[in-house]
Amino acid sequence: MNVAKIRGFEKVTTFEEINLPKRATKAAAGYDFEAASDVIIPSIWKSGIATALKVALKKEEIFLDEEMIKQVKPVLVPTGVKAYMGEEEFLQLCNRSSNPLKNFLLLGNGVGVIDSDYYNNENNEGHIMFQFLNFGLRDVTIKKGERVGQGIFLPFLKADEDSATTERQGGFGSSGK
Ligand SMILES: O=c1ccn([C@H]2C[C@H](O)[C@@H](COP(=O)(O)OP(=O)(O)OP(=O)(O)O)O2)c(=O)[nH]1
Ligand SMILES: [Mg+2]
Repeated sequence: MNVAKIRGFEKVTTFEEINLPKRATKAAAGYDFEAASDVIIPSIWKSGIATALKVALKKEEIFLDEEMIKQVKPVLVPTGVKAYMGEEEFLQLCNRSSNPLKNFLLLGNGVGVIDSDYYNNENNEGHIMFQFLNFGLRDVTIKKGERVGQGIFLPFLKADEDSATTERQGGFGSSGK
């Protein structure tokens, strides 16, 4: 008998051998996501910005080129997972509590918001990724299969005056500037 699918996780078709997120304990709010591949998160202090700041502190002239500035962008860690949910629900991506303490890893956007219309979007199938900044002094390597973060299904409320009717056209940043 087909049970109606209300919310859950599926593997993104272009990935193999992905463990779908699961809760670590019966009372856990978050579904733990694993990295779908090995990813190196470079230390932000190795970036051109840090060099520029060091030089600037010596009161020498420094020109911040685009390459230097780009190096401080968060690194996307793929999960190979997509999530489906109700139209008035979202999946909130949160860091693992141990990441800042043990790995110096912060989510670049603080908290990720996975909208229900991200699922199976034509741009990336709704592939969920965690964006990490490494504020430690050494690069951090996340290994495939390592738990990187968690997702919590939540309802969201709408305001009385709400005229949002635009259909999503893609993934990250697709809602424009
Ligand atoms: O940490 C994140 C944040 C978002 N997303 C995915 C799910 C989300 O539905 C989609 C779009 O994210 P967001 O809504 O933040 O982007 P946007 O609204 O299209 O752009 P912006 O928020 O920058 O206006 O990207 C992730 O996979 N990881
Ligand atoms: Mg958005």
